[in-house]
Amino acid sequence: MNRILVSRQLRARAPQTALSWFTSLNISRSIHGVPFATVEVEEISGSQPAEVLNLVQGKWKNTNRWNTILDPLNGEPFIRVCEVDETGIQPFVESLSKCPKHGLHNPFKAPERYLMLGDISAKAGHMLSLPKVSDFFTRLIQRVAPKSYHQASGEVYVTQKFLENFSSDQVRFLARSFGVPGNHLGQQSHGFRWPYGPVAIITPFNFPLEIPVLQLMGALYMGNKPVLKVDSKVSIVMEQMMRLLHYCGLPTEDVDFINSDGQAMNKLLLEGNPRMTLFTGSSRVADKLAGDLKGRVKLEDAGFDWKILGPDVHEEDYVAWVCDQDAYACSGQKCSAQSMLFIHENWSKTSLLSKMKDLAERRNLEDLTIGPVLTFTTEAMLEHKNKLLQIPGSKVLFGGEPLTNHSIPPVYGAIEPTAIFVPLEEILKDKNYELVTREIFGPFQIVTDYKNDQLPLVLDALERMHAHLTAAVVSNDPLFLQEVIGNTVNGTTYAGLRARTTGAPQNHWFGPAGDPRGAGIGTPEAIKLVWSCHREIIYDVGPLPKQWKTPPST
Ligand SMILES: N[C@@H](CCC=O)C(=O)O
Repeated sequence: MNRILVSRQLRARAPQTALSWFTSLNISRSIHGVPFATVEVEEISGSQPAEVLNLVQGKWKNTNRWNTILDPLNGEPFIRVCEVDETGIQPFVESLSKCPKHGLHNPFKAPERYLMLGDISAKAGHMLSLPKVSDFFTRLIQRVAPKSYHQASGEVYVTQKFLENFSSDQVRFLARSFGVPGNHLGQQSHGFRWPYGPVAIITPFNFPLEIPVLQLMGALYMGNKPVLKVDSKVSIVMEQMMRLLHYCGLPTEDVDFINSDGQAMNKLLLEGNPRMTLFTGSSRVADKLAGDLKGRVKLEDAGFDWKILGPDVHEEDYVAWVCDQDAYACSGQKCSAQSMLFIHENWSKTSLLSKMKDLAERRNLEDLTIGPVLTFTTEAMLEHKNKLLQIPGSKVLFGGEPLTNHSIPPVYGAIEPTAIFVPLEEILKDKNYELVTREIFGPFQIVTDYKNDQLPLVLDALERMHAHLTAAVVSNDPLFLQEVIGNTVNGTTYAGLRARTTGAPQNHWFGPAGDPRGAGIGTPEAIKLVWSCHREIIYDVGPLPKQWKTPPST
């Protein structure tokens, strides 16, 4: 009933142009089915594998090279991804080269595309708000990047809200320019946001929908033509989302979608010469790309994200719960996951650690509140634990054992939510620092404590880190907050009693700081910074002063 009411209201309010889309959308299908989808989420299995295609120059294409993806929960070969190898990149190179440096649109060219993309975003946001569609993507995400329903649907929700944010005129407002009066009559300078033209986007496995959609749409909004590559393990989600975007009116030629290994992609980047490449993923690959592409990159790379509990102790249950979510939701596979926790001595009188242990032990495979780790094997994580335990004074606070009673294939990892205590003085020793601050992309965190007069040591530990993505300063003491914030750099830092490291929504900047190559995601500022550059047009149209004569040379 409600949905019918909503659709009636939407019809009543929709302006004429949008009305045709709402009318053409088969309302009953949009409620009872998923009209753009080519897969049935629950049916994907070893006996009925799903197939993922590539999109180039407006056409969905397959190749004869299939990469078989194993179901992370039972090891069945359940998805076949059609991958382009080094010999197959030519159509993608050609497609990129069709887009000039000044882009598909800019403030002086095809401005109606800003409006078109606003309309597409409105429609796509509306589609994701339909329970059937949101449930479709949530369950599809769960199949390939196992996380709880709540976590997966959060990703869909952030994507929906982002699309809604950039509906209607909001895309053209991104390209807002400014003017400054000149020195004489007829002169004025104007600053514009200019596209890069052909661009590339490479995104990881952990947020199969949120990261690629937010970056892809940002790239399009500013006038670029992107080629998008998502980690093949999860690219089925974005393949389906591309179909949704086409359904909502995105011209099929506007984005190319490629599945390939790193080598073929590298070749495409070198030959296709995108003017900018956005990479989200490991620091190792990020640094290689920065070199190969001569710096024409923006990066959201690793984060060894930290949280400091300050001297003021309150809301112990809440703080314990946020620690548990930050360290172990999505099995710790968020770039924002809490990797290190510094606890002020005042918390030692509380039962914070035992509460964190209880919360960690509630997690289970059944509802995917803990699940497979896609980039570290169980052995690799246990080996890391054992190395840490050789440091004097270190100990397992909880976890540290492999998960049991499961059929997660051995190529993936499966361990309990784990916390290892390492004394602060030991962390700071040169021989230990690198080991302790190694990012384990799994349910694994380091815990330490500090005395009131040891804050400078904590700040020293933070200064020595090499990636500065998220951070949390859990305190309502303004002087403490000032001290920590003033002496650190993390790009997305939460401050206050409710501070967290994860769960960045679409309404605030998310990205690293302290690196000129750092990218952002989500907000208008992030989109403008990553996906456009500044261009200044200085109008100088005269007239010349009446008595003007050629002056002496200078
Ligand atoms: N919303 C996610 C970040 C997405 C990454 O770019 C988080 O907060 O972990």
